[in-house]
Amino acid sequence: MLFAFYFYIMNYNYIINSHETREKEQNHYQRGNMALQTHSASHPLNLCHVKTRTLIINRLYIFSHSIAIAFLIYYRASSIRTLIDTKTQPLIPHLLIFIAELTLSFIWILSQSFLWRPVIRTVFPERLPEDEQLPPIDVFICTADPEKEPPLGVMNTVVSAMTLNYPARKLTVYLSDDGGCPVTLEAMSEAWRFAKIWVPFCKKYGVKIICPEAYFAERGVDDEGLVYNDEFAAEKVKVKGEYESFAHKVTKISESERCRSNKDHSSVVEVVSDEIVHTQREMPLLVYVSREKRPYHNHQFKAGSLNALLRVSSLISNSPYILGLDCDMYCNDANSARQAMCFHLAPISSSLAFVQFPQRFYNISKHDIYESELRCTFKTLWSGMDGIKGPCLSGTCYYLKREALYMHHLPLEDINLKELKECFGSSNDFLKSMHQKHGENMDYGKVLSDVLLQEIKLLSSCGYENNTKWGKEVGFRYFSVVEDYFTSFNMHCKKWISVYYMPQKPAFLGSCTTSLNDSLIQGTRWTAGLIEVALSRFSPIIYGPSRMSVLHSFCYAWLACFPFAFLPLWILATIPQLALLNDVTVYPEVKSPFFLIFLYVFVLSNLQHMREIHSTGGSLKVWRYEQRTWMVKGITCHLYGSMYAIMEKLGAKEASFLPTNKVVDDDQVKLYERGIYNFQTSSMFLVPLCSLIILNLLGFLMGVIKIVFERDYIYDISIQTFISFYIISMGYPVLEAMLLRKDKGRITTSVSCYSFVFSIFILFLGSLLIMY
Ligand SMILES: O=c1ccn([C@@H]2O[C@H](COP(=O)(O)OP(=O)(O)O[C@H]3O[C@H](CO)[C@@H](O)[C@H](O)[C@H]3O)[C@@H](O)[C@H]2O)c(=O)[nH]1
Ligand SMILES: [Mn+2]
Repeated sequence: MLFAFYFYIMNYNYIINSHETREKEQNHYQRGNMALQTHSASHPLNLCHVKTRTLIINRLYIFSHSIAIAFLIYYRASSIRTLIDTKTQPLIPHLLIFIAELTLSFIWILSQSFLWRPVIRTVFPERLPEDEQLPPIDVFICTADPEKEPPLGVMNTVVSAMTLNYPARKLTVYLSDDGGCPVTLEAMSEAWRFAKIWVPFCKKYGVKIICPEAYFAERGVDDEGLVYNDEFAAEKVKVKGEYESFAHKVTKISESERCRSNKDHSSVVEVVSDEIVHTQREMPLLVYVSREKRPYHNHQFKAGSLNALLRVSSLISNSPYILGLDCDMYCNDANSARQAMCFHLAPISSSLAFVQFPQRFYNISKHDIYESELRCTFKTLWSGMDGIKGPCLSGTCYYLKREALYMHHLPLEDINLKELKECFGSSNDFLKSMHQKHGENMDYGKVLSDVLLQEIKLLSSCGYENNTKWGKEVGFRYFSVVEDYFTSFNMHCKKWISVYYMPQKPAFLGSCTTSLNDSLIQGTRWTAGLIEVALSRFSPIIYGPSRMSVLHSFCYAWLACFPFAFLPLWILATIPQLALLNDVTVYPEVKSPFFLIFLYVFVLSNLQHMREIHSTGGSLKVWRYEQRTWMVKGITCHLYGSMYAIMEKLGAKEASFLPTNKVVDDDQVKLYERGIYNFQTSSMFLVPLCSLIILNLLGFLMGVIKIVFERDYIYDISIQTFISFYIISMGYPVLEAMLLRKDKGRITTSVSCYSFVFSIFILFLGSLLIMY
């Protein structure tokens, strides 16, 4: 059952290169540049294809499984009724399993909205207007902790963003340093010096990979298609030397003792570029921003830092579009900005808030045991949402319209000054910037005059947002630590739309988590953030439908609610086994017609899931990893994350954002590469996993013994025995790490002992419980 239902939840379908129907973008939104519109009628900047075949298969699947679920619920309800009348068996286990099945069915229903209308998009950047007419872009890069996010990696992201194929004078790169660390600023001057060599080199030869580290490590396509002559070869060697010396300097300064986050300092804003020539700049402007931080002040994590950047940049470049990047996601393809503009400059653009690109990772192992690739999200879910009103913001790799963050319901002209200040804070210059075009107030000759600096200090101070609507109705939202999800939910509620564009060549590449510990900590944070929304007045299922389409609000609701699957997972990993050990049957016997329903659900949903993986280029192995990860995360981080969210609601805990570790640990990477689990993590995560494996092992042995000694049992307990078998086979690595492994990544004897005690505890307590 457990696994069968998993596929209810996870079943999405996606075929990448299917060019079935070609549907032209429907242009409901008639505002915008007339010339561009006439042009785009015959030569659109982008096309949207509905994947008709997938769509038909998906809808047939939804239909048949809905019927199967209805039968299942009927079976449970009627068997519980009979039990109440006859009292032949204890009621509690049946009730609990019914709760599990209902929860999973509910989550399944929500998830089907992603299957409804999958689309895929194409762009034609060659049809874009001249460089002169392209709108300026501000790049926002966030970093928070120089110890967990090595400065060299951050600088590579900075340099790659400066190398985008876009007019240099229309590009301004901002780095927000939430660590407030002088070392980062120093590293940035080095980055600027190196970029002055790197950017012209890439532009001159059309280098395909614009992140220096990646280019010299020769990841992916190398110099394919370049004019590879002696001059280029010589210059490449020279630039490589420059990179090495740059990398050496940055590594050296980041090894110094000053490389620590500082949580108590005033704001620092500096233009790093030395060569600031009027509009003929050859290089993008580079700006360092570290907002004021005080120990007593709630800084609102990443969302807070993005909002500070939003305000600071409004006085410097004030570009209408923003590229958001995490410090661990570099630009891989120089053309992403132009690709994004194919949507932002197309006629649908007046209500288009952002273009989201997938997060892709350069360090995915071919045994991606922790499911770090987020395959389902970026290959299936987001293209499903794209067919409705657009994907969620994903924290990084997006091109966002600045105006969409100001999100005011009235045209700004209609609001009086007092109201504006209540909303956006007291800075007149900031309010002015909202009406101004890019850089109108800016003289590149003396970008940061003293007066301007004074104002920028104010805008990046701790207190600026007090009694304003920042984070509530303006800017990135503070309500949840998954600021990306919640901000785009609000945008979509305000009738903004978004677009998902998945180019063949990865536009951005990042580093993924390579250990169980990192991935569970990250999962716990995400869960806490999502469940916080699910349990609030913003719960998409209530807040959404009146403000957005029902299907779209179901997508958001699923994202907020899927971690609740921890409850059914825990139930299905304990109750059928306890029942088995106590001679209680909770599933239909083999001869019953309902057995076939369970079988149908299990088999078909497996097939559908496999088909989905296959169509996104994955193998059977991926299916196993995804199953296992779903179970492991459900048992651990979805449970803990939900508990944290509830505790926060009750005021027993404060929200926290522990940045994911980006330091490369060679031993750890080696294990990940070989597909071996690294169980070096907190026993808080390990004990539940091990205990459930032990419990299932007991259940399975008992089932086998019963069947061997009394043949007829096979009819009654086959499903229960099978569930245990399935859990053990999926959880085999845990068993192996407890009993057989000797290396660093094994599960220690003490954890195994605790787990054994805990499983005995579950066994006794559970056995008492299920006898009623
Ligand atoms: O107080 C903070 C904490 C984090 N960050 C930055 O936020 C980014 C994302 O943090 P990371 O630790 O890498 O978290 P992940 O879990 O990997 O990030 C995913 O989930 C986040 C929401 O939880 C999104 O914001 C991210 O874009 C998305 O990639 C990094 O650049 C950090 O430097 C800050 O600027 N300030
Ligand atoms: Mn990250």
